[in-house]
Amino acid sequence: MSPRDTDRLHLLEDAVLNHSTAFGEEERSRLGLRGLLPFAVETLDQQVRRAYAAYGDQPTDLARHINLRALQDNNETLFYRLLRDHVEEMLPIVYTPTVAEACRHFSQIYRRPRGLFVAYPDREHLTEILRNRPHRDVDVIVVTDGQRILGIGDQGIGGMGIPIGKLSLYTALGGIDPARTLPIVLDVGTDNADLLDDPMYLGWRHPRIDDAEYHAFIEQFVTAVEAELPGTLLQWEDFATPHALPILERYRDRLLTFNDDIQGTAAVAMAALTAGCRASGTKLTEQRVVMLGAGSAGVGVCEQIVRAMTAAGLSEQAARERIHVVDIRGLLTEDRTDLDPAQRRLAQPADAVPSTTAGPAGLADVVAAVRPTALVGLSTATGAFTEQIVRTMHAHCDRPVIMPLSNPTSRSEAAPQDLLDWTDGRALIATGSPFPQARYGGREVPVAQCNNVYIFPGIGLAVTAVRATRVTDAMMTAAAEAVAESVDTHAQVPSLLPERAHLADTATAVARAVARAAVTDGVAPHLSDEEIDDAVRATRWRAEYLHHHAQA
Ligand SMILES: O=C([O-])CC(=O)C(=O)O
Ligand SMILES: [Mg+2]
Repeated sequence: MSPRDTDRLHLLEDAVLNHSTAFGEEERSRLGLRGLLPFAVETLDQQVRRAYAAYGDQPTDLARHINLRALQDNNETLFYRLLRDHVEEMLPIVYTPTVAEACRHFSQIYRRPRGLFVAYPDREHLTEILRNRPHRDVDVIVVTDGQRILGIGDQGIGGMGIPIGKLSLYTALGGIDPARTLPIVLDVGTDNADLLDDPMYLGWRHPRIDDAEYHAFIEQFVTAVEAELPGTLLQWEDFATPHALPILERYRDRLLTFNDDIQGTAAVAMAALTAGCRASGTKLTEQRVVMLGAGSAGVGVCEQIVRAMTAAGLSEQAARERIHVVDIRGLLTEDRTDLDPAQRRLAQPADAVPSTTAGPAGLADVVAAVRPTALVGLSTATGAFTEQIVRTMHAHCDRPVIMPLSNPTSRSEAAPQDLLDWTDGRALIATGSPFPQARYGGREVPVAQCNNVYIFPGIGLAVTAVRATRVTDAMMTAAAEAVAESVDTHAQVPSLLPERAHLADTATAVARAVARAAVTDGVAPHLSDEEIDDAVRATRWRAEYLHHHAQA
């Protein structure tokens, strides 16, 4: 083919450039596309209707996911317009929970390349791989190593579904130009026996590397990103806890980076708790919080609450006294020898709560003694918030905030309907996973779904708009406050998070607040509030066809 042929076919093959049936007569003639498309010329709206009908014909959620992914790989403008017009319906298909199925079946449903596969055996070629990226300029990278995908564990390179899905939301909700996003999977092997035995598995068929080898590879990767894509936001997603925390600590002061599962989840839980305080007319500094679960997410939420309480005037010690963490063995106490340093910071004195059993005090003991106003679960312990525990809590607190945040639905610490029934409809509830509509006293009660999707699109928009160089704690706290402020707590039956239909507006509110915090923290150039709002507005990419100027 001549270079000219490559160019013109490129327009139909490149999902960023392709307008497919919306190429008009003049364009078809000028760009050499006449006869390559059916005769009819459609508007974007007509294309959306056609695509929506095809989507509606799919028999299962996974088939709907595959259908949308194919559209994304063919015509990104159309994909994002369709997503914008049907955001509530399609979010669970593009992203959680259906994306879990897509990760599980990644090798079977693999169609076209997207993003970068960075395999350990290719470690001598990291720079070359990064230079092979499909688009030169990148605002946001989402990277996973596939080890702890959602609640479904090690998926090897199937984890690539997550960076692709999250970046789709960076664009759909946060307005990041899709041509400036880059999903990456670090293929460091897999310990998933089913994948290792599956002849169709497309990743490196090898047990996971770990320890020094693993961390050296991460360092090599980060160094290559710094050299090739300086200033790009690097978001870590779905790493196993023993890797996630050290990676975040090592790199957070060195480049523009954050961990969504630790910091994003913490910020959205903080937002829901803040909205809960407003709804119950109490102060954050008066709350007594019990957390079930001491993994990276649970620890991250507690540290976020400590920061918010100290920002509201408590001493750090007073804040820590208000937060009790319980794990599978019981209350985290200073005399326990099985705690890592992050968990140790959240431990209470050995005699803080009397135990009614042989071991450390359990959740029921802690709830009875502490009389919490907020109960949060990140434990994957199905049903751990029992009727007795919830009734004990409600006996001392008229409007308890109860957040069973474990994913997926089958791992939730309690079902919203039960929580309402056990608290005379008074519980203020946020869950991690979707649940059927809850009712009390003949009314539908909104149940917030506490997902980091309320946070990360706005973070990406903020740091891109004002060219921030770090993601600081104050920026995450600002994100949480902005989300809480977007909640209508004066509604007759208050929800703890904004409506999902308004996620794009929430992302804008988050972006403005986060960008202001970045300027205040000195990690972005000085801009006035008005300049920040202008930058956020101007950065937002829109799903519209731009005129092609290329000559045939
Ligand atoms: O993706 C989601 O829905 C929330 C999340 O980050 C996770 O569970 O790892
Ligand atoms: Mg995640």
